[in-house]
Amino acid sequence: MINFYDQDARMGMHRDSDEKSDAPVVSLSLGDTCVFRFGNPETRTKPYTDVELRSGDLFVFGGPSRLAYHGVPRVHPGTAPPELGLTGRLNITLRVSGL
Ligand SMILES: O=C(O)CCC(=O)C(=O)O
Ligand SMILES: [Fe+2]
Repeated sequence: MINFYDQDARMGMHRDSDEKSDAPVVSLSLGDTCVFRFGNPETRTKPYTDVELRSGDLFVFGGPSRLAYHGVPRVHPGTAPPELGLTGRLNITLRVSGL
């Protein structure tokens, strides 16, 4: 799955729960830095941890955190490495469907 975020884009808190596999979710960030909110499997509210994901960062969640709520409350415009030639943020997420 590939998501593109412009400077105003957000992604609300959700769980990646469509898959029939409990393999970890692997998520690569490219371009603008974002705030990635990583919560808990029970509720879309606190407790959660806000992590800055920068271009090239790989975020992996599995095991007891596989169904944790997560989202992207904010993108920091203009923070992409210039050599990438990318305006905005690209996220590439790999999930085993189990289908
Ligand atoms: O853009 C991100 O870092 C998260 C993407 C995501 O959670 C998803 O595609 O389900
Ligand atoms: Fe997700």
